[in-house]
Amino acid sequence: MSNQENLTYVVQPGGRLSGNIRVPGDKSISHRTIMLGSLAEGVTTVSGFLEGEDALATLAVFRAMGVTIDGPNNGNLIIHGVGMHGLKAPEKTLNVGNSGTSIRLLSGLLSGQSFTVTMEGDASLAKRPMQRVTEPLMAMGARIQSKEGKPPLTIHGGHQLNGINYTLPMASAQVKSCLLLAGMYASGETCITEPAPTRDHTERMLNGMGYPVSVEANQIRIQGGGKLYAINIDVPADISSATFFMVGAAITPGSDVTLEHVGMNPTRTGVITILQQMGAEITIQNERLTGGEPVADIRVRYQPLTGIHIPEDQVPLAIDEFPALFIAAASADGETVLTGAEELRVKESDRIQVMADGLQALGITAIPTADGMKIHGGKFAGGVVDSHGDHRIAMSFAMAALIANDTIIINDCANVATSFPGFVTLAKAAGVRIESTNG
Ligand SMILES: O=C(O)C1=C[C@@H](OP(=O)(O)O)[C@@H](O)[C@H](O)C1
Ligand SMILES: C=C(OP(=O)(O)O)C(=O)O
Repeated sequence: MSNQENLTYVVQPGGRLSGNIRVPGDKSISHRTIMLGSLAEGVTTVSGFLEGEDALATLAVFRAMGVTIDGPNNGNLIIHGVGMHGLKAPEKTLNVGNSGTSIRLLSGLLSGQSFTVTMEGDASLAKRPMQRVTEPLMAMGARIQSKEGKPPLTIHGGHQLNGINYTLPMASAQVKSCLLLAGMYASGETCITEPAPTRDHTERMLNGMGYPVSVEANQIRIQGGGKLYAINIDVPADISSATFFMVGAAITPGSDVTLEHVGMNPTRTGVITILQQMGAEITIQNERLTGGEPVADIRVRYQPLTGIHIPEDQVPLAIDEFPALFIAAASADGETVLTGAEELRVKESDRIQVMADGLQALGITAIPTADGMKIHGGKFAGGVVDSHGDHRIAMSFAMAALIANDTIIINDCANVATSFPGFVTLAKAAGVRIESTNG
C-alpha cells in the first residue's frame, strides 16, 4: 500500500444517484469462509468472495500455514480443507495489514494449534486494543505476548485450552467469534454471554458446516473437539458497503438506487432501521435465503430526513455504518444524537473524532462526546477532509459531495481497497462526480 499512501479523492459537488448497484461481497463472511473452509474436511467452494485487502490478508495467512486455496477468480474460491489439526507452522510473521477481524479471530483459532505464530499489521492496527481477546484466551490457557495489549501478538501453541464461561465486557462479534474458534479446540464447553446482539455470521457458518453452536437468549455455547465439513458458500453483497449508496440516495434530491443481493442478516440491518426512523424511503424487495444468510434488494429514493436520537439498541447492529450515518445526520433537518457508541473510538481510526473534524471542516456543527456525537443538520460547504487512512471515513465524505456547495477533497484514501475495491468506478457509474489522484 505504501505507493498509494497519498491517494486523494477529489469529488465535485452535485449529481444524484441512480441505477442498480451490486457492491462487493461481505467482508465479515469472506474472512470466515477462509478460516472455517481451511479447517474443514473436504473442499469448500465460495462465490461472491470479497477481493479486498482485509479478506485477502486472511487468505494469505492460511496459504502461509499450508492450505491450498485456488483463486480468487471473480469472487470464486476453492479451499482445500486440511481438517481441524492440519495447519502447519508458517515460516514468517503473519501480516494482517489493516484488519482487526483477522487478528482477533485468528488469535482464538491459533491459540488452539500446536505451533507458535506472530501476527502484526499496519500502523492503524498497531494502535487497536487486543486485551479484549488476549485476556479471555489466556484465561482458557493460551500463552500470548503482546506489545502492551496491542499488536504484534505472539501466540505460543501447544498449550491445552479449557472451556470458559465468559461475559463479554463490550458488544463485540470479533471477541465472541475469537472465543468460539478457540472453544473448538478447548476441552469441555465454552459459553459466551453477550451484553447485546452482535453479528452472528460465525455461529451460522459453524452450524452450516456441521459444528453445532447453540444460541439461547444472549448465551452462545460450543463444545470442544468437533469437526467441520466442507460446503458451498455464496457470500452476499456487504450491507456495510451498500450503506454509502443508501445514504447518498437518501440525502440527494432526485435519487433512486437499488442495491442488489445485499446481506440482510438481522444483526447487520441497524442502518436500515435508523435511516427509516429518520424518514428515508427504503423498500426491501425480493427477500430470499442464500447459504444460511438472508439476502434482498434494497431500493432507496430521496426523501427529506429528520434528526433523531439514535436508539442505543441499534448501535451494535450498525456499528460500521456510523461514518455514513453521520453524513445523513448532517443533511437532516434538526439535531441527531448518538450515544452508547464508544466502540467507534477504537476502529481503524477514532471514528467519532475523525468524523467530527471532517464535518466541522465542511461547515457542519458536530460536537463529539465520549460515546457518540451531536450533529446539527446543515449544508455542506466544500473543503478538505482527512480520512486518517480509514476506508469508511473516505467513502462517507465522498457521498457528502453530492449535496455540497463546492468541491470536497478527501486525503489518505488508499485503504478503501481494504473493504471496497472498485469503489470509485462504481460510485462514478452511480452518479458521484469523483476522481482519485495519486499525489
Ligand atoms: O466480526 C466481524 O467481522 C466484525 C465485527 C465488528 O467489530 P467488533 O466486534 O470489534 O465490534 C465490526 O466493526 C468489524 O468491521 C467486523
Ligand atoms: C472495523 C472494521 O474492520 P476491522 O475491525 O476488521 O478492521 C470495519 O471494516 O469498519
